[in-house]
Amino acid sequence: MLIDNADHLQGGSLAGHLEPREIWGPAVNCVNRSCVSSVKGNDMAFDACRAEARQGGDELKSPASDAERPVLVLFRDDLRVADNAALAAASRSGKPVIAAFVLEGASSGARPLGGARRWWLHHSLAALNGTLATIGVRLVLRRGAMGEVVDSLVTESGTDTVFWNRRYDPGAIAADTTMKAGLRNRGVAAESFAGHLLHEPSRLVTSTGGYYKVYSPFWKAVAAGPEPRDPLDVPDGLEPFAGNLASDAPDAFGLLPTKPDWAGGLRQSWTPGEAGARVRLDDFVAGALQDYAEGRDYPAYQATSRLSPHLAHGEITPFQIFAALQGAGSDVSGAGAAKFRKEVGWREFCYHLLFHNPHLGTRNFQPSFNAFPWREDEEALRAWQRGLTGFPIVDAGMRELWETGYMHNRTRMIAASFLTKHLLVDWRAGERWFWDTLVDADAASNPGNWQWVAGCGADAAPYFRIFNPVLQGEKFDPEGRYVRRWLPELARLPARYIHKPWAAPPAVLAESGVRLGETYPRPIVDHRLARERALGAYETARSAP
Ligand SMILES: Cc1cc2nc3c(=O)[nH]c(=O)nc-3n(C[C@H](O)[C@H](O)[C@H](O)COP(=O)(O)OP(=O)(O)OC[C@H]3O[C@@H](n4cnc5c(N)ncnc54)[C@H](O)[C@@H]3O)c2cc1C
Repeated sequence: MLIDNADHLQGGSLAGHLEPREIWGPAVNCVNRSCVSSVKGNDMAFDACRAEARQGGDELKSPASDAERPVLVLFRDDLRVADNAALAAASRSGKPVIAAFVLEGASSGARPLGGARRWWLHHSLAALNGTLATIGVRLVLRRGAMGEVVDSLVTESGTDTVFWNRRYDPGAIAADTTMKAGLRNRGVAAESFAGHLLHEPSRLVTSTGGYYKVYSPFWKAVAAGPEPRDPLDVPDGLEPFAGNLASDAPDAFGLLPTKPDWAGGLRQSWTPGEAGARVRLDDFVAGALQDYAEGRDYPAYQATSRLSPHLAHGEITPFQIFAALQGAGSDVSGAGAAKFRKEVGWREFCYHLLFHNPHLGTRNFQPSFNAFPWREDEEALRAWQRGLTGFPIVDAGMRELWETGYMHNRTRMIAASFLTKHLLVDWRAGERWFWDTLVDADAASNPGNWQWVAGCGADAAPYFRIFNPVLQGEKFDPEGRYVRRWLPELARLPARYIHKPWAAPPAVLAESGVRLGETYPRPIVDHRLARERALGAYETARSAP
């Protein structure tokens, strides 16, 4: 059920301080402090605010006319110019446009990015800078607390309007809410727009007024709502801001790894930025989409879209994806497109859960798991992180992750299940590792999926369904192509042993150049015993008072 309730929007803790760099002189506040514009009509509300001020005899005391005062557009999880509601609104305002990206510190409230996403961000910002330049706008880079940096930019530029697209993780919502209130208090029109979700989490409620905890009814409710809108065009005719705002150099952000430079595999695998996202979407729709429903479970094939890091950085939106599916011709109503839409729906569901459970990344969704007897086992955790568990399908996934910043969904599930059930290591440790190493690390999808696999999440599979990594490997990588790709030390093993090298006769191992315990580890746990241990742990948690 969709309801049109209030803006859920924005809030936060602010820290750090940037010296204001005044170029235009201090901004002149709108004297009407109750100025609040509506979601739809920013321009109209803005005009109304000015009209009210004039009626009261208060004229804006601006060194420039209102039309000359710039609008500041903040870029955050939306590093694109197409289908960007905030930028489109800035274009409609007819005002000179300033584009800014603020690199927030750890105290900002938003979860600090992991290493792989920092690498991506560096390149995505470079791409955005290039794209903005083609439409006449320069990207200003600053670092610090979002609200304070924006305050400085407003002061330095004489900006009277700030636009941004919403973020949906709790820390960011809090920071943005505080920023919005602060800006409005000083008479600056601050407006946020629907960001990177098909549904606004605050507006979708069940018939009893709650939120959805099960995916199917959630997606049914989203599907019953209005059709996703058409994507917005890239604005043209933007008027650049003529002032000279100082900007940090991209390298000063220090986002790239240096010693060591571990990003070689990421560079080979990805093209961060809006153009790279578009190419990937078009290629997928023209190719793999047809077989997506069957192919998506096989990690050896390029059968999925690999759009996740582009979505995580807002280089493409679900609206653009759905529109591309509409234009896909033969398969638009086929099984591939239908399945693909549903998967994009899981991302929406995770955001719905995060919005209503701000602690999704740290607390069990099902409190019954609070008594779960997780094991502290640093050695096992390290073996898992390095892809040295002795279970080839798990290790291949973990090595793909380390090398490329990505792991196929099937192997994510197998690897996460192995950590939480075979090794009984707390899902939060795995979630943190993924957060640091995934280029698509996402504040909603990462904890949402980890909790789902561990059994403590929303709509989770029953805990006692424990993946057997050998059978999973044999089913979804029957020839062992994926394992051979990521574990070259096993490449010469025959297919029948590729997922269980310990079962191969010594002669076969010798012929394949495999020395267990030397070139590749023996299994760090016995599947049957680990399974029994996991079921015992579950019983302990269930019977806890
Ligand atoms: C333990 C674990 C952790 C995960 N962490 C993340 C994460 O941090 N970020 C992330 O984007 N996805 C995460 N996923 C979900 C999923 O694995 C990836 O979205 C998917 O593998 C990305 O590849 P793709 O773009 O080719 O997916 P496709 O199959 O092409 O799907 C298209 C899009 O749908 C969305 N999607 C698909 N499956 C899921 C799902 N299960 N949950 C949420 N969204 C989904 C993604 O946005 C994806 O890009 C995780 C899954 C598991 C099991």
